[in-house]
Amino acid sequence: MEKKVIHAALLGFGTVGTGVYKVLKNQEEEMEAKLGSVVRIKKIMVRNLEKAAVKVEDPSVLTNNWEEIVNDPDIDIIIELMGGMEPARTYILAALEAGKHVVSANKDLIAVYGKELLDMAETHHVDFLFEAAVAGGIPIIRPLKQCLAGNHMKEVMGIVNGTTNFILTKMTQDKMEFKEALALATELGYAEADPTADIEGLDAGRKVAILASVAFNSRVVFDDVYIEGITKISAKDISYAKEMGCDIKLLGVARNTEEGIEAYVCPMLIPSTHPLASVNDSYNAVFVNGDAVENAMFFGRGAGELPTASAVVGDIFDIARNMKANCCARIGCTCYKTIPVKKMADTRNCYFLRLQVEDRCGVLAEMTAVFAKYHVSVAQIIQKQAKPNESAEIVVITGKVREGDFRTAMEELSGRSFVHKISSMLRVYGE
Ligand SMILES: NC(=O)C1=CN([C@@H]2O[C@H](COP(=O)(O)OP(=O)(O)OC[C@H]3O[C@@H](n4cnc5c(N)ncnc54)[C@H](OP(=O)(O)O)[C@@H]3O)[C@@H](O)[C@H]2O)C=CC1
Ligand SMILES: N[C@@H](CC=O)C(=O)O
Repeated sequence: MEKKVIHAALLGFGTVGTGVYKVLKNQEEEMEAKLGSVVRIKKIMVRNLEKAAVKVEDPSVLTNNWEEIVNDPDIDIIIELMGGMEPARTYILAALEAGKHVVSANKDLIAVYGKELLDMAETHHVDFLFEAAVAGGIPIIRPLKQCLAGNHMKEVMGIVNGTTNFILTKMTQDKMEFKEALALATELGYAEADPTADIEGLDAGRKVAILASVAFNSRVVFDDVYIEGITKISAKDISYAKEMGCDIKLLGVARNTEEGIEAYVCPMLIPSTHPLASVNDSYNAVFVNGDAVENAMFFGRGAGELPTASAVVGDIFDIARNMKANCCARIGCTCYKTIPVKKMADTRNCYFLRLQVEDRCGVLAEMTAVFAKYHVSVAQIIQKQAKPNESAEIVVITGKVREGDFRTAMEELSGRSFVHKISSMLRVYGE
């Protein structure tokens, strides 16, 4: 029998959980017309009942007892917004096994156990949806799985972490210190419970794993993704990048090449004329390239209470519609084939290099000789006048080179006495 009221339970009532509660409240009037039913939050699981009580109209919805939720036959949808591996994984698996649909924004979990969770959902004919896990409010998982399913995807890349994009924007535009910008991102609800995941690139790496798996219909897990964060980016790097007509962005790249999948996250120089260079603050943008659609770009808020809640509520509504049409678990996780993931050393990029060297004639020639030995061509050099008794600073942009060769050249270079310090080594985004 078709249900007029669909009951859901929230697990976790932090930034996103509170956002979902608010968005559902705001939708109360329209919901029935949109869905033919109404979704109501019957229970909210929290750790601290007192702390959460001020955020709800009726504190009796609050519980700290999981059994009360999983064993309630009235609850059809579980919305997991606690984050982390455990107990989230155990709860989601138990909910799916109990025949409940699950919505989650938990990229940490999905980037590792996505297949296990989707398989469990398929076995029990229920939905497991996770639109909010990648790029916050931007619709990207559903477009890849549905609207763009007729493509062989070649590339999915972009800015997929709101916190680091916010920090880099503040450092570039307002000359804000890294720590101050991070504190502000945390206050605004963009950062993860442990913001190390954001600034060290782990959060973006998880999103790249999910995007690559969905886009290439293969299996890429978190450990397959090469990751560098933004903690070593200095104001000087940003200012040199500007001098060269570029901005620095933390980019996530997933590319399906003939030799395998490239999957990495790192801060990269990108020409200031590129559309991604003007994606600022907590905004994210994802570019996709498919053999039929060619290029498409998705842009919007990548983090924050209401934008993320928007994606979660979209999933909840999708489930309500599927329940009405009796067509749940339509899209699973069966891979067409397993494509190997390439080692980072086998990818090819141009590099930005900032180093302090001995201030004397002939240093540039010695440096380029080391590069030439490993097939590293030099595309651009900026040499700053050294102050008396100080090292000279050189900035180099290389031509496209195999990463393994570039690293070997750098190892040899760092052992040369004329090199005092290698301050930065960044990649430059290009086709
Ligand atoms: N913030 C954002 O912009 C986005 C977040 N996400 C993802 O959404 C999820 C939630 O993030 P967010 O809301 O920011 O995180 P918060 O830290 O703000 O909220 C998590 C909430 O879950 C609660 N919680 C944690 N463990 C348990 C438990 N065992 N039992 C009951 N409650 C628990 C926490 O309680 P307590 O207060 O006691 O610690 C906290 O209130 C994460 O997976 C995150 O990665 C995805 C996209 C964007
Ligand atoms: N911490 C994440 C939140 C959304 O996924 C981010 O900053 O992007």
